Amino acid sequence: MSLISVDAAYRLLLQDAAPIGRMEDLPLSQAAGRVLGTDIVALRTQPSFDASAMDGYAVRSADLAAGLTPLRLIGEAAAGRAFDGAVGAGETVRIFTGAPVPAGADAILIQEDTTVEASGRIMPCATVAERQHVRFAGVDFREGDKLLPGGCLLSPGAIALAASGGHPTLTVRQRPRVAVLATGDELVLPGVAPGPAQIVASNGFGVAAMVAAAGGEALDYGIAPDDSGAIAARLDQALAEGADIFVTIGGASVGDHDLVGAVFAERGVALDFWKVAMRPGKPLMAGRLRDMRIVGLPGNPASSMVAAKLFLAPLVSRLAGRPERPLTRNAILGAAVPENGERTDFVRSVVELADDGTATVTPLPRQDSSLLSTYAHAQGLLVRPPGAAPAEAGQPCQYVPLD
Ligand SMILES: Nc1nc2c(c(=O)[nH]1)N[C@H]1C(S)=C(S)[C@@H](COP(=O)(O)OP(=O)(O)OC[C@H]3O[C@@H](n4cnc5c(N)ncnc54)[C@H](O)[C@@H]3O)O[C@H]1N2
Ligand code: MOO
Repeated sequence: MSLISVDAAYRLLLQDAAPIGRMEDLPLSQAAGRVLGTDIVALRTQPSFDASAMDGYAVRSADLAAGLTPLRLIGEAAAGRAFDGAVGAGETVRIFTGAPVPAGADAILIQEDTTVEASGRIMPCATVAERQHVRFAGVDFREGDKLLPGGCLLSPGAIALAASGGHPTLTVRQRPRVAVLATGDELVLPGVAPGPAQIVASNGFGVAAMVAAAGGEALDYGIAPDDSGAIAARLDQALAEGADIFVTIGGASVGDHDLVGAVFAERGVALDFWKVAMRPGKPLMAGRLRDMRIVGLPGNPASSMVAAKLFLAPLVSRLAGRPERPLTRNAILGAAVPENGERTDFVRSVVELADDGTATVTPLPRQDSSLLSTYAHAQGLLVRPPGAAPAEAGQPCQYVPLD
């Protein structure tokens, strides 16, 4: 297969990626970051009574307008404890923030504008407009109002609003289930001492974290040796478990021990593409087997992370039903960059944001595709299109923000 362009590969991967339809009910405490399954309406009115917005005295504004004379204190209202009577002419009720405004009163005089006489009467030092410092019933929302639309991402604010609307649980979309399998005889888990010629497996952990950040549930399939039977067995397991996406790491290139493509072919995976005109991440492959999506990431650590960020994360996000966000942003170059070759270059870079929001993107010095230290310290990927001319510091550019 010849190299496919980044844009064409992206379109192929996402063209028919629709949100998965499975729903689940979750308590509010577990619903943050999930996608709401259905519209929700308020099950109650907020506030459900006229409430004081300040600590002070519930008064009749007309009393004060007629002249500042002492008021007779007839009781107290606090949050959670109403005053049962009514405020008559020349009377007042001590009131605290959040307490129901007693009948007869139409405003709150803040306590800073009063003095308490030795007799216990309250002397107003200022007038107050009708309705001042009163939060009227329903000012936030009323029973039956639509609070949140189905499909929205449940932000902390949305969770609080749902709680206030009287919802202890929410129906959310299930997260896409993403099986992540590292491949390679050379790999051992972090914490295990590698033998001679062995290395510590890192990519699977980074990719799983990226899946989670994109709204998916990563299933840890561990490490398979460079053995066709072992890789095929994990593919079968993913199918049997109903994974939405089966992700492999490594073995995607052309070496004698790069077996992933052969296993996919043998199992009948229909490949949408293999090898994208990008650097790093060229040997990326994608396809499908029945209802399951297949993504084969390259093994080089930075290649794995960049390919996952550009392709796997948007796919997971789409299947999760998350609102779409553009992948790239506009910026200016922080340093001169040379002419680019035939593949789109995604250059791990430092991103500085000015107070006015302008981003300046400066490539980090070392870009070898094995370097995780560069990836982990980058805040963005400068995008250099195929054949781009040399560019100077200060010229416009585009970048992909990293998390
Ligand atoms: N003759 C050619 N050789 C290579 C080509 C090519 O076009 N022709 N492409 C190169 C490019 S580009 C990449 S990227 C790599 C990717 O190849 P693979 O996907 O087959 O990756 P592996 O060979 O399995 O591993 C590459 C490298 O990464 C390490 N690795 C693998 N998995 C992990 C992991 N889970 N955690 C950490 N490190 C991992 C592995 O040990 C190797 O060092 O191929 C080039 N070769
Ligand atoms: O494209 Mo490879 O991903 O440069 O290392």
